Amino acid sequence: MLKEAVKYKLTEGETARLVQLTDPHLFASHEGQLLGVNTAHSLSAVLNTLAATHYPAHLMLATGDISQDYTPESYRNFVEAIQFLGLPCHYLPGNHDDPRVMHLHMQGPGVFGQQRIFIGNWQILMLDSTVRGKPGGHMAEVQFQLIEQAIAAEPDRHTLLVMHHNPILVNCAWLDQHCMDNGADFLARVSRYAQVKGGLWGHVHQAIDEFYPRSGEPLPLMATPSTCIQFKPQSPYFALDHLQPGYRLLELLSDGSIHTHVYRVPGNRFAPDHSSSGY
Ligand SMILES: Nc1ncnc2c1ncn2[C@@H]1O[C@@H]2COP(=O)(O)O[C@H]2[C@H]1O
Ligand SMILES: [Fe+2]
Repeated sequence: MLKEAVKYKLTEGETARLVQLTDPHLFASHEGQLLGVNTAHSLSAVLNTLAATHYPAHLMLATGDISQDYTPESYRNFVEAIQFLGLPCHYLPGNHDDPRVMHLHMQGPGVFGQQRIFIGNWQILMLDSTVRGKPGGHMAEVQFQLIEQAIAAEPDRHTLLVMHHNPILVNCAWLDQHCMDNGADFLARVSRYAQVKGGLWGHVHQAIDEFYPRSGEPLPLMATPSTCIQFKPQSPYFALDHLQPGYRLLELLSDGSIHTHVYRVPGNRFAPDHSSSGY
């Protein structure tokens, strides 16, 4: 069933400006650490870096793994942390989230768990790629139906598909075992729709900007650094990167193109424990 969209009106031809935050892995305690990084502090540093730019975003997308301990407080901490930005926030679940606790506690003015967003002449679909109890993902048939129905209902809108799991492999064997297991099928199916103009996700704790080849314009595929620890790209075994926490800005142009860039916290305040072998 297609749910009502949250609607943002833009002036004719205006670009939609989005911020993506992903994988904050927060705890109930503000002292909580993931592999030596205080995740509340790193999120706060990311938010301050963003705020310092005075970027006039219309909304924020939070693409899962909000929590590391599944607690109500971890979700409330996220809502409280982003409040000062004054941006509406649309979220979807990651493998480290409890969808029920998330739904109950990701609450606040302008916080939305709905699947559809209309902004200008774009439609953004917030998809659920999670599989209960598993770190890896799967795009379920109901999600394909949602995509197909949403496009059929709004054929003149450019469409951005947003999810937690990566539909492409990232060449990190340890991490690729937790990818979207039907990612190739997902991309083959959705790329047939000319309306689909981009795919965006979290989960891989690293920046990726690639294109999926198709007839017509190639399809932009984007992954975004976590607001806490970073995984080392192209590593067959579990390894952390020295890069700092970050976020992504996306500009959705009215012609269907996307301008995007990843930004990170300046300096090197956030140093994870490089000897750790996982979590
Ligand atoms: N050493 C490891 N080997 C395999 N998987 C891991 C390891 N450490 C953590 N993971 C899981 O892999 C996931 C990848 O990113 P997540 O933030 O979803 O959380 C991670 C853990 O659930
Ligand atoms: Fe994560």
